[in-house]
Amino acid sequence: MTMTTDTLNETLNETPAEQIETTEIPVKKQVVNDNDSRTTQIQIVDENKQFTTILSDSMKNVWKLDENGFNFHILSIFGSQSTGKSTLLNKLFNTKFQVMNEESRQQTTKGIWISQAENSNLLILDVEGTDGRERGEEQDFERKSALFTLAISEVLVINIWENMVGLYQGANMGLLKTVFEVNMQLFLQQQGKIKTLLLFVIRDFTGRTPMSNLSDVLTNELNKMWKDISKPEEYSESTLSDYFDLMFTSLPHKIFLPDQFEKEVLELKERFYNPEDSNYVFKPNYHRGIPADGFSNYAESIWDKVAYNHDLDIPTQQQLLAEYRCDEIAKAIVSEFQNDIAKYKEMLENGEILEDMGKIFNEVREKALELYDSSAGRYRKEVYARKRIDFLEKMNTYLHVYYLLQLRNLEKKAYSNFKNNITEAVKDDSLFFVDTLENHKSKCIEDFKKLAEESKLQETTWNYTDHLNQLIKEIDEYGKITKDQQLNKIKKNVEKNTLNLLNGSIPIKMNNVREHLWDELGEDLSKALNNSINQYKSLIQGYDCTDSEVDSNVRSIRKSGWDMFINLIAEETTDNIILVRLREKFEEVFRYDKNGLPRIWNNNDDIDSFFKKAKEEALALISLFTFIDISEQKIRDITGLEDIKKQDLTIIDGDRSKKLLSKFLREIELQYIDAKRSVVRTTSKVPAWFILLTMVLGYNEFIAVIKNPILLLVGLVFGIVLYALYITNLLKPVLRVIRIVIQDIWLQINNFAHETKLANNKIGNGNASASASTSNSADSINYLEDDIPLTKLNRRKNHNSQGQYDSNATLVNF
Ligand SMILES: Nc1nc2c(ncn2[C@@H]2O[C@H](COP(=O)(O)OP(=O)(O)OP(=O)(O)O)[C@@H](O)[C@H]2O)c(=O)[nH]1
Repeated sequence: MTMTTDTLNETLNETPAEQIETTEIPVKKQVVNDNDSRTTQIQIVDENKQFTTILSDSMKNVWKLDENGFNFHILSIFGSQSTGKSTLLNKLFNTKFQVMNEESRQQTTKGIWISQAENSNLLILDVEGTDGRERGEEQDFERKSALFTLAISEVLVINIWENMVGLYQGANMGLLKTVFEVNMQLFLQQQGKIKTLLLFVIRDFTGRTPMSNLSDVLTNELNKMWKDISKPEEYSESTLSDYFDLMFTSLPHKIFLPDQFEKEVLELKERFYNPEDSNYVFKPNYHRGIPADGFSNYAESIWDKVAYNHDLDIPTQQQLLAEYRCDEIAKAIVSEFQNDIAKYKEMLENGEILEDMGKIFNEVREKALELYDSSAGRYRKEVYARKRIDFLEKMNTYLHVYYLLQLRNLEKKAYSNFKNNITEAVKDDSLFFVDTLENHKSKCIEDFKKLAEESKLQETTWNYTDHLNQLIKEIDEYGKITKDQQLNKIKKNVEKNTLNLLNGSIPIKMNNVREHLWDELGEDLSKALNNSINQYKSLIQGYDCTDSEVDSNVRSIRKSGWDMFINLIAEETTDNIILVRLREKFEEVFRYDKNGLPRIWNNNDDIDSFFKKAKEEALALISLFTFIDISEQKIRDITGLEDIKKQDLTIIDGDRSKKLLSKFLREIELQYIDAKRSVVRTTSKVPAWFILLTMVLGYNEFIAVIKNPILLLVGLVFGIVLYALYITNLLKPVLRVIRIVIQDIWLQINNFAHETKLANNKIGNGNASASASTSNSADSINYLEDDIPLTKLNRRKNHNSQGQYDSNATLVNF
């Protein structure tokens, strides 16, 4: 078996004896619930060298020492077989180790047994006797049990009979030599730090040889033996007392002096139970530095190494134990810690904000660390400290998930607050948008930062930069969207304003046609746009718009204003409206006189001249609606639109003009015919002489009618019908119908005659002109088709003469 000097030193330095707190528990105050089970012996190593039990369960549930830390002690007893070891232990500690039957004298204790001393924090190991009678000359178990026991025990009780003192084998000197050698392996460098107490109990002490002599003999023998054992060069000068304390006591013969025996056992008991006793055996520097909760693992792993003859490297064992136990402790605490924080996870996942997260989590973590420190802190400092970092890291990692959820929720909340605030703020039209935005942004970020900072766990490198940046990004995007929406809203309102202004002027002015109509309309458009643009500029003051943004929107306002203007003009120049206006204009001249009274045509009136004048004026009106008569340059100046072309100003194109004109001409043609007929009507009065002549000449016919009942009856019926028509005011319409029918028949006849004449002329002359016809009605209609009022229509040409328009006036086609 080997052990490096460094590692052993390290082990010993890790747990200096003076640092081990072994607060003693007063025996009488100890509460024992189940005395029997606690003092029942358990075999931990059987005769086949197998470790047979799981001590952790007993430590925790039977002996209740698991949470004692360093406050527990281990004592082992060595000695020859059947020398009353078990008897002594049972007397001292009220244990129930098996005692040999007096008659058989057979070995009773096989392997290693353990039990708790009654009402105490002491664990007692009863080790198989060493005489080798049962195991023959085999010393292997003896050596292994010595190695194991020495590794874990603070006190070794060496049980010898008085008469064996001085006898090498009988006084267990062979065993002690083994112990010393094993000690050199285990605790080579512990010199003065961790010691073991060898308590010699000299049994059947008679007093013939004084106790002091016996102890001197034993001490001398032990020192001599120490000198003789092989030691590393550098420890050749070490003494027994560097590693062992010796204590000697005696007990009288149990059989012969039972009372004395009992009395001295009671006295001896004090050394184990009473820390105040001057001979109290469990001194701090005997403690092996293994905490109670790690004892079972440690003992098991030591035996494992010993049993299979592996090098027993105590530092490594302690290191492994520390690693194992620190992990176990951390695991248990982390599990509890997770339970503690689980409730917050649901809250956070549901989007809630944990206001006191930082405080709560720091406390939870602190509590877990305290638990870890109090348990794991008893193990090797280096391992404890390293594992503590892992443990802390693990908790931090768990909590970081919560922190990220918290940040997510904080970010959402802050963003939502910001949005609500901005939505509320923009309701005020007069707000200074950019400033308001910045104020709310700053507040929102400050709120986020404050809680994000407070939610942090101390001593971590957690940060919220990503979430903060994301929040800022979202805020900025929302700000930009809101700004655009607001500007759009302002633009829309301003455009509405333009529309209202144009609506207030265009229809009225288009209804009241006059000479400078287009100039006035151009002026109105200009005023409306300027008004809207000024309004726009004043409303966007708080929006920190760039010049190009303003320019672009102003352009857009101008463009939409122009579109509205065009649309309104289009609405006011539909076919029906234009026809109504033309008819009104025509009738104004043709049907009404200067005083606005309806004209009654008579034979002397020059209907044709009136008709011609009225038609010319009406057609002059249509030219007014043919195109927007504002110069392109002026429109460019007003609207800022550079791409205004002549065709953009056209209202009525050539095709539409033709259709309109054709409709209009059909309408006025009827008025012309009406006028002509009314002349015929007013001039066809019957002369008086004709009536007188008719009465004279018709007298006979009148008498004949009177006398003839049939004719009289027909005459009467005719008279009654006429009277009835007169009474019901239907006479005039009936007469009118009759008259029209007659006139139409008359016109048909005339047309027929005219066409016949033309046909004859074509046949006769070949080149004869149709215009040679002199028929009244037909002439009038031809006049309508051929005589275009060029004077008025050429108004565009006047423009052309000013260099503004070309000569392709649409109405030239008329
Ligand atoms: N002479 C004498 N006999 C004792 C004393 N104490 C116990 N015995 C007797 O010694 C015998 C052996 O006792 P155990 O206590 O079983 O001895 P042991 O050393 O534990 O025996 P193993 O475990 O088998 O090694 C028993 O018969 C006891 O009665 C004592 O103080 N003096």
